[in-house]
Amino acid sequence: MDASRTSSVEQDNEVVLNLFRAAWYEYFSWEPLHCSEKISSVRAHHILDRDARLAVLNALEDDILANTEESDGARDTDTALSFTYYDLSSSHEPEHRHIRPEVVPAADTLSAPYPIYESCTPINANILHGDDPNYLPFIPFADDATFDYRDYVYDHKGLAWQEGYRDSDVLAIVLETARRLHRDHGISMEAIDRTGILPLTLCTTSVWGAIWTEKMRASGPPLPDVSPPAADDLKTRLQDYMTLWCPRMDCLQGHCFTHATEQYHLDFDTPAVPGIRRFKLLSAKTSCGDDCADEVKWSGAEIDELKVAVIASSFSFKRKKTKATDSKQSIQPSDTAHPRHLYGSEQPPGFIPNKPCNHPGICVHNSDCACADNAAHCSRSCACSTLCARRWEGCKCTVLLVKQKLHKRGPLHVTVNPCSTDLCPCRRAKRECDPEVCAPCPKDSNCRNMQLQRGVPKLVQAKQSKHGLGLFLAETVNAGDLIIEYVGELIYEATFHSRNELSRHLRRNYVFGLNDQISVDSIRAGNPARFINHASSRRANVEVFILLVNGEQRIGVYAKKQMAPGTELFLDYGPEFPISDEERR
Ligand SMILES: C[S@@+](CC[C@H](N)C(=O)[O-])C[C@H]1O[C@@H](n2cnc3c(N)ncnc32)[C@H](O)[C@@H]1O
Repeated sequence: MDASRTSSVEQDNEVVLNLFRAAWYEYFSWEPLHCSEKISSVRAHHILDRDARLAVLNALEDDILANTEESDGARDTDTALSFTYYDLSSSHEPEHRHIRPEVVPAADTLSAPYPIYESCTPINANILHGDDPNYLPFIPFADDATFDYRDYVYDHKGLAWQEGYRDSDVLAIVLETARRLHRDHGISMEAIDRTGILPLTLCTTSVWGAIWTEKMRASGPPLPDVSPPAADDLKTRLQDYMTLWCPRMDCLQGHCFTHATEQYHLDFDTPAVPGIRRFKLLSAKTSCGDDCADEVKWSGAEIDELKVAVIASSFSFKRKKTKATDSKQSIQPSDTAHPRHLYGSEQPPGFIPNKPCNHPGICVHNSDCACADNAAHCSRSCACSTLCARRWEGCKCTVLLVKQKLHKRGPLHVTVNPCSTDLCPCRRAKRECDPEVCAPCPKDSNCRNMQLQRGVPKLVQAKQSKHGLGLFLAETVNAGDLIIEYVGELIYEATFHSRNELSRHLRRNYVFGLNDQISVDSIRAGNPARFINHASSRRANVEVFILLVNGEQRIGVYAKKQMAPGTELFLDYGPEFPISDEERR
């Protein structure tokens, strides 16, 4: 290295170090003040202890009873619950408001009053969380002396702020330093990384870079993008895009956490076998002439268009005509029979889906195929084609069923969608129909076994009920309608145990077992399905089914009968849930 280059590297190092130091001190002199201001801005007007809150609820109930008897409807607002309302979007003085809860149950029916604050991140699909024990982002109920946090902390390997990668303070400082280095000194992100001075890597190489992490959080001012691969480097650019988008055809989110480990790696070296792999570029030696994709110099804008085209085409949810079975790729007799014979047409109890298979060649036992190893069917997310013999064959429910119902004016004939009955092989196998391989349902009849994929839930409302909050219908539903999907964090066994400590403390449990290894927990992240309360099977008006949807298990909550808006939903949690004698009767 020549002397001028050495001195420029040294200069860069010094600038990076100085700016990092400055950002660090600036951040920590700003943070305590900022935090105390934020906390005091959300301070409750009156903070009541449990007994005081129950007394208020009792008083309110008396007040509401008295007021509902008033004929002119005039209400005395003095006794109503009051709070200070802060509108963060305006600079107006905080206003003092009175509210009157719609329904306040008697105090002794509140099994576990909510703490002063509680949060749950809204999500609309399961997110893979895995295990808590690696790190603890914060100590829960830190200001609640009745929570024995020691046991809970010891379930974890460490605290998040002891790991730079997880510490959001360090992340903010590093990114701010990078921003200033780029803006004021024109130093590129790659050059900053090369100094090795910042505690986090900015660009994604073998580990996720800080810029990627920041983009996922979608907060803060935009950072200069890491320069993309050269416009004519098609292979690297394609691989780059593949890492940004979830490869699961019914997920496809940018920066998807749940399927992050399933990144599609383009295989540029193995010669292509038509019809088996989705992406296959020929190597330069076997290039097929001027029209070959490998030879075309694509601009950045063209590649952007390609990305949109790929995503748009994979959203087409038209059900295709079923393929004749003899067109399936042939599997040699020694590779075992059709997978159906391995476990019949139904998933065995406790079945755990595997990651989509992704290997060269057709799916056979000795091709290191995850589906073959798991005696599972291949799905749309696997790298093999729809013609793979291991693929679920789909159903051919093409004829409407006519059922006879008894009616007081005589027998009534009603038509029934075949996929809503156990005559449908997909339904019997506890899988949703797959639009790629199942035959289309009869004309003018919506498939009833694709409700989770369609993802159109019913209108619901969470409000006060006998057992804390409950979930109520806000529109009419018919028997068999999907009301909502139960979603949350997908957690493993160890985390299931550590989360139990939180549930015990709250006296509320939000965990739903998915299979022998994974549970769905909506204590921290979920949707309104988390508010469905328990009732005995006789009184329960909804039921849940765990269905395999494109290789993933999902929990659907379905109506057991027709119900009107305003009905509270009840699910039978199962024999292990402790209930009162009154409810047992
Ligand atoms: C999934 S949460 C249901 C929503 C909960 N009520 C809330 O306010 O968030 C399950 C918890 O609700 C309470 N719960 C639900 N049904 C109940 C019942 N029939 N009797 C007593 N508690 C019930 C229990 O604390 C249970 O662990």
